[in-house]
Amino acid sequence: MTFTPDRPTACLALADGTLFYGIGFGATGQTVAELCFNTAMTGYQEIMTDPSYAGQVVTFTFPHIGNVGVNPDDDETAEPVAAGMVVKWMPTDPSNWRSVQGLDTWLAARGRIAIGGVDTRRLTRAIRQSGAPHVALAHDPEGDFDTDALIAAAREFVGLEGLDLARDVTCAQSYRWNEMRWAWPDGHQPQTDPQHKVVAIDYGAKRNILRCLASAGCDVTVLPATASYDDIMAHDPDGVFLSNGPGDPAATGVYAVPMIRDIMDKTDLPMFGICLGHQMLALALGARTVKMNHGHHGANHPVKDHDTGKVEITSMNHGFAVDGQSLPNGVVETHTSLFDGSNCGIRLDGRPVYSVQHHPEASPGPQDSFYLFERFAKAMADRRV
Ligand SMILES: NC(=O)CC[C@H](N)C(=O)O
Repeated sequence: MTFTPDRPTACLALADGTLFYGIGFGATGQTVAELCFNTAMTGYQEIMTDPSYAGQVVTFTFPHIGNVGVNPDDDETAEPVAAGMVVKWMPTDPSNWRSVQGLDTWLAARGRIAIGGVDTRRLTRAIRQSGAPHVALAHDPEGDFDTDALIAAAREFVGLEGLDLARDVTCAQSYRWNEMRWAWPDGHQPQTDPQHKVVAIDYGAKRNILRCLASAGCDVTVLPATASYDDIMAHDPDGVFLSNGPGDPAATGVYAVPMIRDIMDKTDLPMFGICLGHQMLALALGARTVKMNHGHHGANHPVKDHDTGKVEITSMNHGFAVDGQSLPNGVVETHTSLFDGSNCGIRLDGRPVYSVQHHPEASPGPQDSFYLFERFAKAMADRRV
């Protein structure tokens, strides 16, 4: 049964004029963004702090969000980056030994607006049918909403197409990263002695990706998104990593793609990209990226590895995709989504240059794709030999 509050204190307005009312929590105020739905049953804290969600409000299809609270270890970056959240049931008091704070107070302290009591099933069906809408989300304890103004604000939102948001979320300065994962999946051993000097370009990197690189034996130096070929080579790396990140790959690619091409043209360095990094590597190789209808956001997306025929269950978060039809000769499609056949991985034939659309760091999500970090480490070891 849908929860219908007597007195709504939050309002979600879609650009098409549809209004959803509910109970506000987190910060008060108003935000505009693109709305996406995420089907993961766990990991709301990692999702809200994943920098790739900049410019987006996330509606969770799983109804119980907030029930394990928030802890200092699960942040993917220092602050929540998603613009806001939409949930079905109001969060209950947290019940988990790791929790240090409730979701409500955590969001409020970080200026993030949330709405509970929404028919998220209806909302998700609307997103699936009409594509990710532009929305305005308002939280006012007095319940005073100018709905015409909210709808107008949603209509005025420029949308993610053409937006470079990596500059907003990247690090201000370079830094070293050596923290390892806390747990390593069955059958894999963490490499405690870092052997490979990796430059990781931070377009909005998730911490657990950096932990996975460190655990695979990488000595990681993180550089800001606008790092040039010369900035990177000054670190004399054994390999270059391209991170995940928010916004439109074509817009971010304006400065990232020339750098990626230079690395490929002037060196034989192994290169590995995840999500936005995947999309920009594809652009650098001459492929196209497209905006998807409602994207892939969840923790159980099946992806086929064409080399092995194996199906990996993966974590996904993307609203743009590489057009698999646009891959030029010499670029091999290595992975595809079994949900819609969209491209999920590429490799430059004969070179240790590859990338995937899904999130092998599994935070949150399944751990099937860890081998990709070890493949990167092996490519760097092989090159040295
Ligand atoms: N997680 C990511 O890196 C997302 C990449 C890109 N911003 C997209 O939405 O497709």
